[in-house]
Amino acid sequence: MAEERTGKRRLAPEDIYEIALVSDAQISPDGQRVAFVRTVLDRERNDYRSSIWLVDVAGGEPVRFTTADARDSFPRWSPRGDRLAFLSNRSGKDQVWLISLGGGEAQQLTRFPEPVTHFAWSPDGTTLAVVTKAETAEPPEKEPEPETDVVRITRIRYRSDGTPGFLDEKRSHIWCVPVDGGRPWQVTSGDFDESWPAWSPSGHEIAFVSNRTPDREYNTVSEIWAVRASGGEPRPVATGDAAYFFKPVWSPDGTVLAFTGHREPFAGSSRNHQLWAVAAGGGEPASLTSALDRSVEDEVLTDTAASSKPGPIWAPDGRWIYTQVSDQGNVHLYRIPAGGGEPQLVVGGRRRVVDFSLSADGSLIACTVSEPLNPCDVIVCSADGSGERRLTRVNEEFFATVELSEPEEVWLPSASEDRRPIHAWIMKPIGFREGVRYPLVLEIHGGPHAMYGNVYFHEFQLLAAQGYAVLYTNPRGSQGYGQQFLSCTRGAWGEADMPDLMGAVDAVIERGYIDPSRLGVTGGSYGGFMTNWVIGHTDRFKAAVTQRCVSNLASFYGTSDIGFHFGEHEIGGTPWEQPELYRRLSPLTYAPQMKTPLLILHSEQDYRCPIEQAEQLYVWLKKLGRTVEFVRFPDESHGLSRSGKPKHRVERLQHILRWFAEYL
Ligand SMILES: CSCC[C@H](NC(C)=O)C(=O)N[C@@H](C)C(=O)N[C@@H](CO)C(=O)O
Repeated sequence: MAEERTGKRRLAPEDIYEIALVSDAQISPDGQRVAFVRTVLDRERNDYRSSIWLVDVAGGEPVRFTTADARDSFPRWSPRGDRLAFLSNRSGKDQVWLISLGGGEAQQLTRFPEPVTHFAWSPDGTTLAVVTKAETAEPPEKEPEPETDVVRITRIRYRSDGTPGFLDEKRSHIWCVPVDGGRPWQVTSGDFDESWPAWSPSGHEIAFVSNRTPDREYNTVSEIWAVRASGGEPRPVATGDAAYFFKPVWSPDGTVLAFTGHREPFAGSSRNHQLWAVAAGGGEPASLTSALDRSVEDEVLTDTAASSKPGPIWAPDGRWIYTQVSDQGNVHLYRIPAGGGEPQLVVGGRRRVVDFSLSADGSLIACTVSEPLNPCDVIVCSADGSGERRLTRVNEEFFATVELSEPEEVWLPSASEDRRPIHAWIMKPIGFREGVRYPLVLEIHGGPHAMYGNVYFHEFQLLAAQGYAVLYTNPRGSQGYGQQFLSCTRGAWGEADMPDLMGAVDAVIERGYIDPSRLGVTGGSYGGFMTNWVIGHTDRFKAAVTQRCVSNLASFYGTSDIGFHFGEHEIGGTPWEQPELYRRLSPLTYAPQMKTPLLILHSEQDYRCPIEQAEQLYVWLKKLGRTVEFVRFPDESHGLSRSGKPKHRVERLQHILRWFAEYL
């Protein structure tokens, strides 16, 4: 037994309570310290708690800096480095709080009646640009009682998965808040949603992201605008119907704006995000990464991470722009020459650079990184990536007590005609012994334009701990392998990528330690679509678990928050233009062929892949007399496996293990 050999125990679903998550590593302007967020799952309250921690770049134990029993996040240093602003829900909704590095309690800075979702320090440190849906700076004396609980809907975008779910008529705008007293003022207004404020180096202007096109109700455009910090009419920087731009950042001399994105808004996540530059006065943007053929966003999926919002950072000497790049299961930090030229790898390796920040002189970088056997830690290195040092060992003690399976990174031939090698990872079961044949679980990722990669994945480790070999792959349609590979699944969901999955399964079986009569399959979202698709097209799998799945593309079009644009682009037309294509590519069409015992897991408030997708599949299979079970998670959204209530996350994992234990 593994336990006897190593003295370590096997991982359990509840171990999610033992893993602390660190994120948002923010190095101080003087490069002396790193502030970061430490998030833990609170078993008693069935909730999350997060606090801001500090660690010296020179080394030493990290210290907890904010101590409230709350969710503190998004720490940002003042330009002088003498205080930190951060978001906290201490007063109910997320607001900006300030804490001095010299000591003393945190003080609440903003009191907007709506949450603050993002903010940025002005270069002189006197003002914060804040994003909120609030229409006044102070809460009303008394919250008005709603006249009715009936929801009247007039827009096509009326709900969005996650919080708040149903969208109201309020719009996200930029406000300026003086840090040391004075009244906040509203900078932008109108029927637009603004985000990502970025101050010009002079402090006179704020660039931001918005969709101000006349057809914004129906399109997916995302433009870059700029406005005087004092307010007034915004001016266009990189705008128009072909703009899909995000995360603006000014050059240090204020003459150029860089940002991420691409030029086909309707194509959304199916296009590489590139890094662009445009004259700050506006004009035609030029791509700085067109030759890279990779996305400059973090495209990797995991169930064990806290979220942060990294964007490109311009080096203070103006020569480089630092950005994440998703490449073959890794997320690396690159620096791109601002004037054009070869991108340089700064932080590479088999891992994900989750977020990063630069010291004021640009000489030091702090990052949060995730690796296959370690969910997260903070590292620091020089501007060119040299001299890397780990500043935290957040989960070292816990992982010393449990046995993990080290994923083997391989390339396996597709079963398609081209036999194209597909990137994959194989995990042997804990306690693996030569000569024994093990059951195999195939894990299929969602998106489809995302990727599995070199990160810790609790669900996979748990399956390995239960004695399953685990296979996960990046089939056609995945991010990280170039635009051509990314586009393969358009109008061919299931058809293009199933041969890649099956080829990989066969290649693992050939290794001799898999029992081919004990194959399991699972996946979430598009991975749930593929789970349904696979069991409708082969009987080789003995048990399946479909999670937050898509089963009927025509109803997905009308019920998903992204159905009318994402669904339409991915399938290649509307359901009324292409009814036969929608029928052909819907897993439900193949329900009569589904024989594999199926567990359906779905969240009741999933507005990305609404629960009707699961309900249809369940009733069809039940009526067909198949072995099928349906587990519904109340008050959860699409993100259940990653950000759901801790108890539900544990229960979800237990159901997966139960099903495979019974049928595999
Ligand atoms: C601009 S629309 C993007 C759609 C989005 N795609 C990605 C890459 O996330 C999406 O939500 N797709 C779902 C159908 C899906 O498969 N989601 C995956 C990946 O996030 C999931 O695991 O939930």
